[in-house]
Amino acid sequence: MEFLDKSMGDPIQYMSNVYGYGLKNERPPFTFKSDDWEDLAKERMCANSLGYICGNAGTGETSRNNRSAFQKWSITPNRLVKTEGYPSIKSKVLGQDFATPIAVAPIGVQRIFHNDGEIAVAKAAACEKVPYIYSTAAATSIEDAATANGDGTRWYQLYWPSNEHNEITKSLLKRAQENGFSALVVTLDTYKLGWRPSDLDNGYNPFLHADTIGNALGFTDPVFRKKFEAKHGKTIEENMEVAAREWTSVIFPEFSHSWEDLQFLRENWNGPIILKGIQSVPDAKKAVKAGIDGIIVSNHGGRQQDGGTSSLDCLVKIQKAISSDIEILFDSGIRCGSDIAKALALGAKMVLIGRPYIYGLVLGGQVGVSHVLRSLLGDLIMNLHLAGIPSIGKEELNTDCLQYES
Ligand SMILES: Cc1cc2nc3c(=O)[nH]c(=O)nc-3n(C[C@H](O)[C@H](O)[C@H](O)COP(=O)(O)O)c2cc1C
Ligand SMILES: O=C(O)C(=O)c1ccccc1
Repeated sequence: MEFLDKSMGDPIQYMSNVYGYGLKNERPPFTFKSDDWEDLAKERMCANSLGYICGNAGTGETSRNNRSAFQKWSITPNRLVKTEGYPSIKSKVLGQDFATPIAVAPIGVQRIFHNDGEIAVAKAAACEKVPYIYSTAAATSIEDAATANGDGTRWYQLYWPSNEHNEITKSLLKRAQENGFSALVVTLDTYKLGWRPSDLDNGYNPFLHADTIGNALGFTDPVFRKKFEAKHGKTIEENMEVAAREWTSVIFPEFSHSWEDLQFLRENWNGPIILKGIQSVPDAKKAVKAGIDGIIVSNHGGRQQDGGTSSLDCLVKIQKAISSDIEILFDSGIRCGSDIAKALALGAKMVLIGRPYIYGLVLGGQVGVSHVLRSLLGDLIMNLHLAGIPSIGKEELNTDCLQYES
């Protein structure tokens, strides 16, 4: 689509082009209404993939809280603010400059949503100048995802094998480093997948299926392969079902690590370490004490634990308690541009986009992901512009821009 290519990485140009090409009846791949993406994508998915993406823990209370928290905050516009143009959404995180304040959240098994899976997402993220976070549960090898991401910024998300598998962890970290992943994101809330009624009803766990779609990283790992062959006298390809079960038990070992174990990651990772899944002030303080570079305030989109607080409410508390001691990122519940603005105003340096880009993937592969990212950013920029907020810098976008009503 010509007009899409012409505005790569530039949401405002995208908007102008959409109106221009509209005169010739050329339209983008699907709607700009972010509220409609989920329903449109639902119509295209098989029951298993649908249950998987929409799945939440238990009754879905945490997930609902994630969304309703945004509605308690509203943005107050300033008038007659002289501006030089559209607001700047450039951000600086972990000492690196970024064109935007969003990243693509790590999401596993992307090939259950579209054949191009991780390749499409890695390419779209690079085109839109958004950091790409590759999941340990990916359906594509880390080498292929890195190639697709080209000179984009990429981070590696670790599902952390138990200590008895430290040699495998080392191998994963080495591969990530060799393939240009500059930061390590360690997910702490998912040492076991949550109690998810939608997947339980479908009897569906993507790892255990014959095509073993979530095991690409493990099945291409030289250390895991060698261990497997030594134990079974067969290659992984000769014994896929057993290999799938074993790899799953390596990356989801059931039991959590301890704060002391972080030292091992520090010794084996040359670069920033970010802890994903922090929800409390004491844990945020422990992360600071452990010398961690950043935290992602996240509850995994409400997929892991039911009956929990909204991630946004946790952000407010954590930001107040530790402010500048550590870099704070955020996810869980971001669905539109004003949500991004609110999370940034409440102290996040960067927010991760989760399910919405998967809806884009379902609806249009790489182009669909680009459309979603660009729409969210365009919506963010116009919201800031019309609220008289000239940039996302702390001096201009902060709690003074918001009102709270419980
Ligand atoms: C289908 C799906 C798969 C996910 N896989 C991973 C994963 O492999 N690693 C991880 O750290 N988080 C994973 N997440 C959580 C996201 O990174 C992110 O925290 C969450 O999607 C944010 O919530 P939201 O999508 O409701 O905004 C997954 C989320 C979904 C919806
Ligand atoms: O479903 C998830 O939330 C998740 O984190 C995950 C874990 C393993 C494979 C795919 C997704």
